[in-house]
Amino acid sequence: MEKMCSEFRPEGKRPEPAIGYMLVEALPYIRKFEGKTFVIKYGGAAMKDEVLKNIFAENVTLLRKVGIKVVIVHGGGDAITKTSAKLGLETTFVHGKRVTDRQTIDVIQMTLAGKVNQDIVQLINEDGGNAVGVSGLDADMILAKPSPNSATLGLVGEVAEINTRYIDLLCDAGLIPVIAPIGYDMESNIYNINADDAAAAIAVALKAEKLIYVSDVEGVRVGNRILKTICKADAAEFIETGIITGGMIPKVVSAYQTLDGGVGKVHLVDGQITHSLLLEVFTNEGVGTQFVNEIENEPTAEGAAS
Ligand SMILES: Nc1ncnc2c1ncn2[C@@H]1O[C@H](COP(=O)(O)OP(=O)(O)O)[C@@H](O)[C@H]1O
Ligand SMILES: CC(=O)N[C@@H](CCC(=O)OP(=O)(O)O)C(=O)O
Repeated sequence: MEKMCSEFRPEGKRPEPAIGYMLVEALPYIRKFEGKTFVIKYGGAAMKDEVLKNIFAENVTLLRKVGIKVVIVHGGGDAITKTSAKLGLETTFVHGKRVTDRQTIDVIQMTLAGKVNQDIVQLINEDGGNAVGVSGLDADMILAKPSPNSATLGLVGEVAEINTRYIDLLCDAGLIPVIAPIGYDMESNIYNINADDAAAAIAVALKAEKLIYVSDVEGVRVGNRILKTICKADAAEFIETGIITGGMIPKVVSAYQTLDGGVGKVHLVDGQITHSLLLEVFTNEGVGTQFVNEIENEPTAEGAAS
């Protein structure tokens, strides 16, 4: 034959069976989680680095495509701080929460509910994930009340109520809600809600299977080691003794509120580890730190049994 349009396989090259084994390891998890809801708090480095942002978008799209109802609640504290600085506004944090005045609320609406939210939506949609960007103000999704520490924090809110109807509608239509954590009260005050707190309340209201915090640390650190599992009593002590500080405090506190609210599993994973979200959900070993009320088995020398 002088010229053929068919193609030969490269000689001596065989498909890699390890990839098949890895995919099969995911099967029990796909069966277990199909139709279940995962709330993912998206923050940290995975929100800043272009490569990691794309990987996150691919990961959540894949979770949605295997039938998991994915709800994203995003942070963006750094973006708020940068825009505030450009406008000459000072930033102060108290125990991991931003002191917030009326001008800061405007910045948050512009930055968090605007640019940050829409950038996430666009990336997910480039992968075919069908994301829809909303803020807690849409369809009364997050009703808020002032924080107990409002004398210091100003317009920082806590979640008073989550209206799940709209979130359910989006999820049932196969869409991925991407939620900016602001809320309002009946007196028309808009509140800045820490994204960890909002994610926790949304996970409880949706009776989610899992809440996963994607951040920029490998997990909860004690000294130079990372905990695989952290129990409630130790967490309280670590906060008390300053082992857990800053932005990790709202994460840990809201993790236990979530477990107390009936959500089965709460995890913290490192967005800097490539595909950490998929590794956590679909592999036997998992990554990062899992929050539990009590360690069921005797703790091992390595920390705690999973
Ligand atoms: N014990 C701890 N283990 C891990 N991180 C801690 C601990 N104590 C404080 N942190 C800090 O908490 C930060 C995570 O919180 P934050 O920056 O608010 O993350 P995110 O933006 O993902 O919400 C870490 O980058 C780290 O600096
Ligand atoms: C009250 C409060 O502190 N709200 C946060 C909301 C954004 C957020 O939580 O962003 P990260 O997840 O990136 O920290 C803030 O203003 O920074």
